[in-house]
Amino acid sequence: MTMELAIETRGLTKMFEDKLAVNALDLKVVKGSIYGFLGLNGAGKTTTIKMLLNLVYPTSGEAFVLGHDVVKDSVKIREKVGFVPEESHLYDYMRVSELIDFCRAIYSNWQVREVGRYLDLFELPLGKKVKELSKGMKNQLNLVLALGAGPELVILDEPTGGLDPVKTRDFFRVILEQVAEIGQTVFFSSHRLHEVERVADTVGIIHKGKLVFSKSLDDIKTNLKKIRVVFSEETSIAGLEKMPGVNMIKRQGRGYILECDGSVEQVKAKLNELNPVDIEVIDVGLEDVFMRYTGGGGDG
Ligand SMILES: Nc1ncnc2c1ncn2[C@@H]1O[C@H](COP(=O)(O)OP(=O)(O)OP(=O)(O)O)[C@@H](O)[C@H]1O
Repeated sequence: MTMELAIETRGLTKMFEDKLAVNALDLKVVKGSIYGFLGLNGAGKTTTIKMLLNLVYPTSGEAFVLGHDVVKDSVKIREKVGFVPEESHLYDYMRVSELIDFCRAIYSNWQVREVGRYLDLFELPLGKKVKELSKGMKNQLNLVLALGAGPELVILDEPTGGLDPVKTRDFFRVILEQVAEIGQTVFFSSHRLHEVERVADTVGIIHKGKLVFSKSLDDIKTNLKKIRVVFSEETSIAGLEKMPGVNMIKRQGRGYILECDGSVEQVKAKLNELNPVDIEVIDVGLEDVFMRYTGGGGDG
């Protein structure tokens, strides 16, 4: 395992009876990154996260979190990782303030000042019992507790499901502040593309249990482009699909759309030799990438 990786999986696989939920996943999450793990409903996000936390046992393959084997060293991982689950598992009968005191007593590295700041920002009612909180409030409390322990890595499973847009913004502000201050790694699953585009620096897409895409957002912005080309008459661009960096060519009217990964200028120069009437380079957003790799579905 390379030291710079916070998470690494090799051929990680989970079968639930005859259902292949995660299929030979090779994931690499660099330390200090904010990694958005995207996928449609049922793609395998939660199962992957549960395997990283040893809540689900892999069928085959291996996984390391902060250099520790997820099966053999799960106790060490728990000490260093903050987890915000999709569904709250907090002690319902406790008051918010009691739960915070309880966690403060357990964790030696409890971040008193930060926790105070987050509680103020989220305006969580300290005197209320956990069971009296709304779903969004429970999400926020989960985040405060996860970050309060001062973890090296924070794993969040669809963390903003119950949050309104203002709270979602606050939620990620808190995470980004922490990352900027102490260089934490954040790994979060989501199907909200705009949220991921705004917050993450690296994106992975899981589809039917397979990791089908993983790149930095900078790389996407710089290298992934579409070229739309129009000709005045029927023109063949056969051979261009073999050019390095050309991912896909689609016909469109009297022209074509070419999807490129890098080498846009070279492809454009080749097309210009064919005297097009119009040629245009179009930026590719995360939504385009997501649609392409998941077959056009998604609720982001
Ligand atoms: N305990 C289980 N027993 C059987 N099948 C399961 C179990 N947990 C998950 N699955 C199946 O594994 C697949 C992956 O589920 P998973 O919960 O990992 O997806 P997900 O990407 O987190 O989805 P969502 O976005 O809807 O939360 C699904 O087909 C699901 O039905």
